[in-house]
Amino acid sequence: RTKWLSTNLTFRIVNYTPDLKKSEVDRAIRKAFNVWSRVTPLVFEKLYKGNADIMISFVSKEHGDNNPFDGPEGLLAHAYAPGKNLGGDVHFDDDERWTSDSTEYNLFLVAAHEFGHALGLSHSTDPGALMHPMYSYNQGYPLSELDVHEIQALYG
Ligand SMILES: CC(C)C[C@H](C(=O)NO)C(=O)N[C@@H](CC(N)=O)C(=O)NCc1cccc(N)c1
Ligand SMILES: [Zn+2]
Repeated sequence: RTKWLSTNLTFRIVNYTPDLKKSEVDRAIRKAFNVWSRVTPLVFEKLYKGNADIMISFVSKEHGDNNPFDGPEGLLAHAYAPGKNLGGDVHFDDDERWTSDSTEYNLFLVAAHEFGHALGLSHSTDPGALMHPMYSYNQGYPLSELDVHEIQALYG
């Protein structure tokens, strides 16, 4: 498993989706990082320019990494495992409708899932896990005990 060697990680929101106010995107992203920092020693620092460990962008179809998105539905987002350059980066499919409520698709929830990948987690079969492959909206705390166990196995 690859993991980050530092516990102080940087992120940058490179561009924004037109579906939400900037402040709503900022809040969803910060909340999604907090899900993971609450159960690990990881600290996430926001950069406004330059190259961050975790570069976050909203893109559609072919966007330069040979993993094109597919229009509405289907693929929602993808993230690269820890590493230099593309490693750790998170791409959201901007052909989806990003929301801050229970309608599809809640940006906070998808971001929390993607950040799990960006930290080195893969999918889990537990249907209650945040790292389960399929999106399912739930109120409240998104991490299952399995998610916590997996991330703490990596970052203690
Ligand atoms: C093979 C992967 C690139 C699929 C991709 C994914 O897992 N990204 O992390 C993805 O968009 N998966 C969809 C399901 C699908 N259409 O394959 C998804 O809902 N993933 C995001 C997600 C969000 C929140 C919670 C969960 N469990 C999953
Ligand atoms: Zn996934």
